[in-house]
Amino acid sequence: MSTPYPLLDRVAVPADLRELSRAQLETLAAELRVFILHSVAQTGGHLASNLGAVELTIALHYVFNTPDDRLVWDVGHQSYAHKILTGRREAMTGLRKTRGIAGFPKRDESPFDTFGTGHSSTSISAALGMAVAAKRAGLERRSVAIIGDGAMTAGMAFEALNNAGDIDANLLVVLNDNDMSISPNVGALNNYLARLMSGRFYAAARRAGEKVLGKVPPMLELARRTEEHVKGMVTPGTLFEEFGFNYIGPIDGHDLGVLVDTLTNIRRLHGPQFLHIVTRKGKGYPPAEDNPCLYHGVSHFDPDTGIVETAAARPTYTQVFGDWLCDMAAAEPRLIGITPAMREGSGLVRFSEEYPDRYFDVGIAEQHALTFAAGLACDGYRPVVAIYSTFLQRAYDQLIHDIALQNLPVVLAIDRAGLVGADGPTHAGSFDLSYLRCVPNLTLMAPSDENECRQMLYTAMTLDGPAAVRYPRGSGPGAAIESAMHALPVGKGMLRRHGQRVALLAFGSMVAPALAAAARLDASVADMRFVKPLDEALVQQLAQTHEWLVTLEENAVMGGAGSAVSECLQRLGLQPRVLQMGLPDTFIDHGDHATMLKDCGLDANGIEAAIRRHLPE
Ligand SMILES: Cc1ncc(C[n+]2csc(CCOP(=O)(O)OP(=O)(O)O)c2C)c(N)n1
Ligand SMILES: CC(=O)[C@@H](O)[C@H](O)COP(=O)(O)O
Ligand SMILES: [Mg+2]
Repeated sequence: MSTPYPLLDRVAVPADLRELSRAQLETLAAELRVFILHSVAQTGGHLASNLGAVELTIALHYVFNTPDDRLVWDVGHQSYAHKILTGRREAMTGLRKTRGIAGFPKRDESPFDTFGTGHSSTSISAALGMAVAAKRAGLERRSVAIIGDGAMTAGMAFEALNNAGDIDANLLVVLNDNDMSISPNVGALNNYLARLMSGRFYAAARRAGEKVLGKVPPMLELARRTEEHVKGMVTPGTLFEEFGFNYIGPIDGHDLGVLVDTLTNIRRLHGPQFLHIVTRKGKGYPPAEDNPCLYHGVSHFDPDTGIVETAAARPTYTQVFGDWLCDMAAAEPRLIGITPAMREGSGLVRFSEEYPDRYFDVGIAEQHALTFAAGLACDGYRPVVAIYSTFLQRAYDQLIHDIALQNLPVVLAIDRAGLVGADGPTHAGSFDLSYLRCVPNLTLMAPSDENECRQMLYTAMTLDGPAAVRYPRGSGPGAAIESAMHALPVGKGMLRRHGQRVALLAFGSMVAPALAAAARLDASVADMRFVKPLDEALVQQLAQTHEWLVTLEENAVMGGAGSAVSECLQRLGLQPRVLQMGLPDTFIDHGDHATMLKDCGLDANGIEAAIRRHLPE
């Protein structure tokens, strides 16, 4: 029987790839691209970046002796070709699914996955660590960081360049420049990269590439460059050269011949190398080339038409936030909306169109986003930072030192709080209640439904200090959303059901399953609303009228909202029996969100069962 993938069938591991002729690589790339398209159409996943990285992946595995030579993929959302060529082709049917392979490189999954990723801009640091380890062991091994132009905008990438350029380790940084982050890339660096691409600079840069690949003695080269600087003849590539790298490029990242030649030459060089390649996001699939943003991360779609499975009918929390932001901006001229490179995911598209002069995409720069907001707040603005829970982890010091310590009125709209499903543990917002509730001055809220989310965001805006509202990925229970906005009483929860013996103190997304479980148990349910300040009076009242208190949160049970309740009870000298339910002390693998919650015992059945297990008859 004929196969649509005759060459790909011959490549189980990269060693097989290295048996192919240079001419066969082109055919392999075409097959690989078709395979990825049809595979991701079934499973969903990060399509556009993967289509753009096919030739690069083949060339890297062809030239470098992987896994001995180390490839470190930044973010890792472009690693599907790498997974397929390193023994996981069959496993692609389970990509990002329960018990299937991860959407990002994962060390447990394969020796070819040298470093676990998901968050951006870590690759240069990690590859540098590996390069230094090789140097210390006296090994000739090469380490390669593959980083996109979006990921390159983060401070961490520059911290790593700064360090690497001053260490004579065998590190290669490949900048995969497709002129896109998730949405169009932003910032001065992006403008600079675009200038490198423009005709005049491109030609000069090519000469620079030839020069680096030639045999110019280092001292002569240094003298030449110093002379150029004195004369003001700064050539392209200077930025990376100033960091101590040999800059090579830009070259066409879809031309396998050029890629293989260039990488082969670079592999012979010692010290820090920087290769700038230019690719197209979505390459080879017209719908994705035309709309790379839509196909950055897609659910199941029809590869023939490009039609993507439609989203849920109910509005997501992200949409609730986006609508609130526009309504709030109309009423509050001091409002500024900020996103660290997540315009679509955070629900800021409409705001960016209606209020372009009050909208700031700061690039992948979570730390800067918060301190930038702090600065605006110092001068009377009311910044709203829309940020994923998992990415806020990057900006913890900025939150404490720059915002909370100075009690500045910055609103954090924290999306993707709790488990997120297919992206898995790298993207889960499992810790924010724990790491936020200990920060002085901060008001912390968790809505149980869409309307509460809108009103909490409004409440946050009325406060004189920092406030955070954390809400989950996807839709809520489907509450009617009032167009009017009103402030909730700060630090007050709400009793939603009166029952006997057991009181469920539920936070945010746990209110709905708590109500369902409570109906079967005849338990009381409180929507606690505020993690900080906690409604101590309500805790006291429930403790005095029930035998058992059960706290529920979609956050690590350690140090989270349940811990706040326990601390409160201790302060009050009350000793009811307490069961704290939340996420366990482990990283939870990717999969379907509902299944993950069920596995943690956080669906209605699990809650009921846990309570029945603990309750004496
Ligand atoms: C710290 C962090 N912030 C934000 C993100 C979300 N994110 C994932 S990919 C991406 C864009 C990356 O752009 P680029 O590196 O150019 O890769 P491309 O998507 O163009 O292939 C963003 C913002 C992330 N993964 N990590
Ligand atoms: C790779 C990455 O960090 C993003 O693309 C992320 O996968 C988006 O997640 P959402 O789908 O929840 O917006
Ligand atoms: Mg990019």
